[in-house]
Amino acid sequence: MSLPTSEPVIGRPILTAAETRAAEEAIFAAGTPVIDLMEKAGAAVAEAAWRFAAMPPTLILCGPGNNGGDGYVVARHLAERGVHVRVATAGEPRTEAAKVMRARWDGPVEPIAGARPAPLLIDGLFGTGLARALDDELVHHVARLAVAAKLRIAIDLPSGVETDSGALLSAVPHFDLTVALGALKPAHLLQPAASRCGRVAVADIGLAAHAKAWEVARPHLAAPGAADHKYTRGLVTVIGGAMPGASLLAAMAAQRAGAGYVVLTGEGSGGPHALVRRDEAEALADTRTGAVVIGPGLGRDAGARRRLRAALGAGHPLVIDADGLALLADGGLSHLRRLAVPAVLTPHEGEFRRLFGEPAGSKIDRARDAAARSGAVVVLKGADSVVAHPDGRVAVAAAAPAWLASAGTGDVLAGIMGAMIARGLDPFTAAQAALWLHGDAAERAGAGLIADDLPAHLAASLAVCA
Ligand SMILES: NC(=O)C1=CN([C@@H]2O[C@H](COP(=O)(O)OP(=O)(O)OC[C@H]3O[C@@H](n4cnc5c(N)ncnc54)[C@H](OP(=O)(O)O)[C@@H]3O)[C@@H](O)[C@H]2O)[C@@H](O)CC1
Ligand SMILES: Nc1ncnc2c1ncn2[C@@H]1O[C@H](COP(=O)(O)OP(=O)(O)O)[C@@H](O)[C@H]1O
Ligand SMILES: [K+]
Repeated sequence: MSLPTSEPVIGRPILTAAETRAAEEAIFAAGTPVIDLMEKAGAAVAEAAWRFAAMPPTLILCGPGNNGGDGYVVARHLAERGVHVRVATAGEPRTEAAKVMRARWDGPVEPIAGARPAPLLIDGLFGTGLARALDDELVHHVARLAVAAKLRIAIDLPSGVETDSGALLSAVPHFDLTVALGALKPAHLLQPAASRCGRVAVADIGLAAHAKAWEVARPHLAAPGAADHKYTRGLVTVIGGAMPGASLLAAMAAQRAGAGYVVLTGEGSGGPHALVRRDEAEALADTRTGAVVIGPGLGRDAGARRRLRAALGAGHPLVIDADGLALLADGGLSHLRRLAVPAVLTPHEGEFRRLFGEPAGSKIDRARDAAARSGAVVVLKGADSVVAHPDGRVAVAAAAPAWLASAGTGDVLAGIMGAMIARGLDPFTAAQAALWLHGDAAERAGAGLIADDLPAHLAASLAVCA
């Protein structure tokens, strides 16, 4: 019993530096010369800059690699449109394509050390080829010119960010716009780099992406139709425990995220009259259950342990959060691997470390590793949130409002996720839909939000997904 599901919405692809290179190589192998691709990339950035800014006098920083090559192309295109453009360099071009583009630029070029600022700064120093931190003097000049500019645009990536991890290899100013070439890279979505990118536009330069990671996109969630009844919309059971407020938040979020029937077990009172309070054993025995949410406010005592065991054995899809994760960490992952039903784990960094230790690599790598080891969909939360499927697929959510850094918002997310699973979405798709709704509701709730505010905004968030 579930709502009619539509095809999952796949977001924009995310390519690592190596995957981007492989996609470029495929284009070159098919007969397109490097300089043609660079012309396309530079033209696309110039067009994006032209649309974004009113094109005041512009300073373009060009590095020694192909990112610098793109910079010279942007300079030429903007100058042709009548913009006053200067180029400042950090090193002569070293790649063949960048040398060609340098030769095609006949405007002024100066060393970055003596460069005067301009109202618009375009950063073409380094992109996906950045291998190490910028030296201190270069960092100083980039910061000096960025502070003095009114608008800052990065070509492909802000210089100084590591493409695949989103780490800052050296200090990176805040940009207003980043024009990603060909596809998003992890650094456009992973923190702290993502917070330096500003708005991110993807320029289509004809890369055929063989992605294993995608951006979380707005889901398609059909509104209930005449044939629906409360159970087709999904029955979610939230297991209560030591802190009834947290499980109540999850339950109310499940209701407002569109579940037709929400059951809350355990002690406590309050909440909407439409919320059904039931005995736990009876609730878990209900075969109409579409998802069980366990962990928010569960506690960690013997009773909590017993409840978790009962939920794991009940045969319903699970969302395991908070204390549920802490208890799993004590008991090991073996329970999870034996589960015959799908499970979604929603750890924040601390809960993740307790469960999975510190696997190497980026946040994407760590979430992917955890999903493979546990056999569960893992949602690694934070200012950036990554969803990983055991088969290796990954989705990364665009930055949500930092006002979400507030107690109880994770409980709300778990409840929304329960509703998405209960309505019939597969857990990987459900987790993405929940992240999108959570972030959108937070945008609507605005500054100063608390977790209790979020459920009320879900109606408007759902409305734009129908
Ligand atoms: N995606 C696409 O389809 C297309 C991509 N294109 C563009 O190509 C970009 C990638 O170009 P790329 O591979 O040449 O690398 P890039 O980022 O310019 O830097 C490498 C250079 O910097 C140097 N270097 C590195 N770190 C350094 C440091 N800290 N301090 C100083 N030097 C440092 C490094 O030197 P080395 O490490 O060898 O000493 C090398 O010389 C990509 O982001 C996009 O803009 C488009 O043109 C076409 C379509
Ligand atoms: N700085 C931030 N920016 C955006 N979202 C954040 C930020 N910090 C936390 N969040 C989000 O807020 C929620 C917090 O969940 P969690 O850490 O489980 O808190 P709690 O257990 O108190 O509910 C997660 O969805 C997380 O992704
Ligand atoms: K750059």
